[in-house]
Amino acid sequence: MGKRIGVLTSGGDAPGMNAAIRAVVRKAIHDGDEVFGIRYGYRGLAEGDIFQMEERDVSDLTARGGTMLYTARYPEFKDAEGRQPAIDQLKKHGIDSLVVIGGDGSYRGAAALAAEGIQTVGIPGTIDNDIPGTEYTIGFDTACNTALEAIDKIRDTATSHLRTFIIEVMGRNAGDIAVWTGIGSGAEQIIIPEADFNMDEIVANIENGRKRGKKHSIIVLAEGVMEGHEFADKLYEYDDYHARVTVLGHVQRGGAPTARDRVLAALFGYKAVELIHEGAAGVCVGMMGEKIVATDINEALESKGHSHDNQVKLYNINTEISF
Ligand SMILES: Nc1ncnc2c1ncn2[C@@H]1O[C@H](COP(=O)(O)OP(=O)(O)O)[C@@H](O)[C@H]1O
Ligand SMILES: O=P(O)(O)OC[C@H]1O[C@](O)(COP(=O)(O)O)[C@@H](O)[C@@H]1O
Ligand SMILES: [Mg+2]
Repeated sequence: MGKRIGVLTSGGDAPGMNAAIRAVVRKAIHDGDEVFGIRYGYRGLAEGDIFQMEERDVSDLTARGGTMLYTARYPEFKDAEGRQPAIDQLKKHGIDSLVVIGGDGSYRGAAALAAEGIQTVGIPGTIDNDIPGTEYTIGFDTACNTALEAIDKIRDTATSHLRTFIIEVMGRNAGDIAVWTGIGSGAEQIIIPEADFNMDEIVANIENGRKRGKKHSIIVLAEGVMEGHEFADKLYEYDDYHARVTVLGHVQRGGAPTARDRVLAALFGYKAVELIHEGAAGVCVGMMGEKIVATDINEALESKGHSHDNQVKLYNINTEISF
């Protein structure tokens, strides 16, 4: 007999979440399962916002940003009392397994449900790329490309006016978006939470660059370090560098997913349903060394993750090629 699989998206949305939903729905139906969409993440689950999904519910979806299941932040889920209505709803609908597409916070919710005996599988969906158990999360590539397009445009005007630009990018406590877009845009400075920065050195780099004829200075700042305007104020303590601040903000979360995010999402969705059939529970899917893998969610959450060392490595490389 087929399974009854629930699927939800939770936390910040990410381009490619829709492609993951589609893959889960199609693979499950292909294998003879029934699939139930849960709207608004854990909140919708607790409130019973659940509907059966058919093959055509996910038509024309792969290219669309956002999430057709909508998403929510639902802090109540951190407490056992907040989770109980969700567990009751799953039982009421006879849903025996749940695919959670989200970030680290959503994984904690999934791990808590797994501890209650619900067969949960996590799919990493967040632009921040801050989840252990995978080298890449769905949405990260698209967010980087969107940010890059903006930074390239800022470079044009920065050069024309001989200005220093501080570009604040998202990533919560992780520097992944900053380091990737910093390298990708040829930024003179990248400021990330994973590496210390020294304002004297930054100022010296700007000054030296000017002496060597550089027409602009691009500083990509991860939001996890501080706000762009705070950084600009620190810079102004030294001199007037004609600094301007651009906060890229939520534009980074929208738009059609890139090829990489679409394919990653399809592979993750497919693997999640396979894992459910194998009886796996409390696991998350990921890509490691171009291979699709499964890791215990708790193990993944407890590990330091791939991110830190890799960020520092990329950061150090940038200091040698961009100055
Ligand atoms: N420690 C936790 N235990 C249970 N559920 C959690 C926990 N942390 C977060 N969640 C749930 O996951 C949701 C999404 O988490 P959030 O950190 O906002 O986004 P993301 O999953 O993208 O990192 C939260 O609103 C909450 O419902
Ligand atoms: O959507 P909000 O509430 O403004 O949150 C912004 C945060 O969400 C993100 O865009 C995505 O984070 P999550 O995936 O953890 O939800 C972060 O980069 C950013 O710090
Ligand atoms: Mg997160």
